[in-house]
Amino acid sequence: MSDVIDLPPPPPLGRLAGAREIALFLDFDGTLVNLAHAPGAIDVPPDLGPRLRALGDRLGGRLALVSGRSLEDLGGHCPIDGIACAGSHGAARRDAAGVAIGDPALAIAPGALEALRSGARELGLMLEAKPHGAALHYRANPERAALAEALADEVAARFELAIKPGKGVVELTQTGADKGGAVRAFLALRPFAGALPVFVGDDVTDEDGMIACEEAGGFGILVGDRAPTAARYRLPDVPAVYEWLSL
Ligand SMILES: O=P(O)(O)OC[C@H]1O[C@H](O[C@H]2O[C@H](CO)[C@@H](O)[C@H](O)[C@H]2O)[C@H](O)[C@@H](O)[C@@H]1O
Repeated sequence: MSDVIDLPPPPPLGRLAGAREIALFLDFDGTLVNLAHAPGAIDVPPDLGPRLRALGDRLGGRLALVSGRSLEDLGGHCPIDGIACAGSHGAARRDAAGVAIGDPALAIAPGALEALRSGARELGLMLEAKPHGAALHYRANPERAALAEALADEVAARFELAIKPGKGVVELTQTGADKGGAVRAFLALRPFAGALPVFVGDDVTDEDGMIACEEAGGFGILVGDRAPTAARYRLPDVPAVYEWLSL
């Protein structure tokens, strides 16, 4: 784990890709789009989908989005046809042709969702019900973070769910899926297999993806200034990501 203050900028992507094949894994919120006050309020460049597809083509198809959002939600914000994607924190995966990889992601129990819904109402938190989990948002009320975490802990213990902390949010999912698993699943397949894996992300859940890349001989790039991190390099913000990607 590194102190982000010491992290240098990554080598230029063109130089990396010129030296050997790169497999690029990109987080979405906080990496390709700035964070906003609510999940639906993000400002996505209208041509982001085609630009990502063009980048994927330049990388020989070795580009995947790896998001905490569901694939459906992600596709609603940015056309993802022709791009490999993992959604729901890595639990739902498909290749660039849209073919599912691995087992389908599972929803959480209706009782868990109901407990979160009534707890969120009582505590004044925003609940984002997702196809494969639920998120308790406290960005609008940061002083309620501990309440959100306590509610998530209680429901996770009762229904044997996993907790995914994030920026202004704590999420519950089925156990066993994370962004590292998604990276490993892609790296087992063509065209990703054998390439140098690089994960770019800003949030805690991206650390699993960065660690999976390190284990496969690659590295992570942190966006922003969160610590501690497994990343080897750092980019300061979303515009710097676009510049590094030449998007
Ligand atoms: O893995 P990601 O692609 O980064 O997705 C993580 C979560 O992103 C969304 O929440 C975050 O972004 C919101 C919009 O900017 C913001 O309001 C919230 O505070 C952030 O935590 C999304 O709502 C979640 O479902 C994703 O899991």
